[in-house]
Amino acid sequence: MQQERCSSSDRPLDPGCLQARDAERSADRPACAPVDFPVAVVLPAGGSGERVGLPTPKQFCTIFNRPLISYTIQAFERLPWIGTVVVVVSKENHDLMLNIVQKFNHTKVNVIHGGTTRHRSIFNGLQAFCSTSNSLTPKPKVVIIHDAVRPFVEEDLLLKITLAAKEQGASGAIRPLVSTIIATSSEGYLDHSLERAKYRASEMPQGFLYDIIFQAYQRCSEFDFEFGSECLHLALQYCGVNAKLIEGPPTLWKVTYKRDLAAAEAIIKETLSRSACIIAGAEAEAAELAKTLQKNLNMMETDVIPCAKESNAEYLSKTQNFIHLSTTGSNFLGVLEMVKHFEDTDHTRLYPVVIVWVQLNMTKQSVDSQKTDELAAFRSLASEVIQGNVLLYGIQIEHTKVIFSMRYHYMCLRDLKNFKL
Ligand SMILES: Nc1ccn([C@@H]2O[C@H](COP(=O)(O)OP(=O)(O)OP(=O)(O)O)[C@@H](O)[C@H]2O)c(=O)n1
Ligand SMILES: O=C(CO)[C@H](O)[C@H](O)COP(=O)(O)O
Repeated sequence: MQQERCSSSDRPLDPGCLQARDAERSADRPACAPVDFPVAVVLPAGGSGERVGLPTPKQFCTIFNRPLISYTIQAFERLPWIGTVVVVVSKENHDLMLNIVQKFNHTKVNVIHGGTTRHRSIFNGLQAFCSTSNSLTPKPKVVIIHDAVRPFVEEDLLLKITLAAKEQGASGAIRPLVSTIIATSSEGYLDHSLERAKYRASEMPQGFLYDIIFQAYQRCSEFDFEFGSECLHLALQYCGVNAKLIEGPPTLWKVTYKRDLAAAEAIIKETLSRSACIIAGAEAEAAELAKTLQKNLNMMETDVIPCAKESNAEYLSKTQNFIHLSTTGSNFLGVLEMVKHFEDTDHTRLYPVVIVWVQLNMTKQSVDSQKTDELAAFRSLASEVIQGNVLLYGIQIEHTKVIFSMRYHYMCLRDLKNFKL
């Protein structure tokens, strides 16, 4: 995959997939001043998604059983330096939003009613911080505004936006333009075109000193509220603050059309497919099998560990995909141990965990009754744990022949089909 160009670029390259996860990138992250002041977020989510054209507003459309808005909330909620996340929804979606908050255990969210336009919704969100009696929404130093329908926002950029907002009063993410901007005459002819290299697309997130953006909204006109689309412009026009602009990654784009929902799903799949952890146990055959598997899963980053115990928690936390191998014995207890580990952590909160239990039968014995019982127990466990976002699959291999395969998880282990013994 091509690398993102440096910030001086005026042409966007392949949007690619989501950047490596925060945890994996922390080593390369540039040293940044700590955020030692209160930061809050306003997520406008009060629109109807007319351009998507579905009965459900796009922010509530689900990807892998999780509404888009929940992905966006989680992108902020997971950061310890972010306080309250104010989510602005229309009155009719208030209960739906509260259900999402409860179901996905969002702990920093405060739900506020929106207005008839995006600017009105954002202003309503900002006003939530004015009430001194509301301890849920203490007034922040910096407020980040981010569309609820831009789910892929990373900590690096949020840090840069936040620190620049504190220094400068306002900051916003930008991207190179894809198309050239032209002005048309009222008769529908080309009037003039802009030099593309001089312009940028304004994206989200944007950050502001709270007092600046609040004042800008208090001063702005009805025309701004009705037709405006740029918060940075309000800060400039009504408070004289020139925003610091920061180039963001291509994944910042806004879900606007139906095809964007499919693209968001593909990005999530692609990201989740890139790593796996193989639990090989102590048996020599399983270790051999793990090596073969690791070689054949060469498109993925793989770790091999002996067991899913506490001591290996670091490996378990790095991925969502697990291949549990067993050869001489069935090691069903090992699988139970893993399931328990994921029940006890919040690893499955954002994305599902996939566990593929591969049993290699080297004994030439046919499937006996104990194994049949175990298979029934496994099936029942698989249908139980799916509620907790754990997808459990089983493959039993006798010698070199696959005799049954309970289910195959196409999403995360697409290279398993290349697996050869
Ligand atoms: N009255 C409104 C309108 C929009 N938004 C929010 O602003 C963000 C960006 O707006 P947009 O992509 O235009 O969303 P919609 O207005 O829902 O879409 P459309 O214009 O296609 O109807 C979305 O998260 C949307 O929910 C909002 O909070 N209140
Ligand atoms: O990019 C943005 C701010 O710079 C906004 O997301 C964008 O302006 C929203 O506008 P609309 O609701 O009309 O799509």
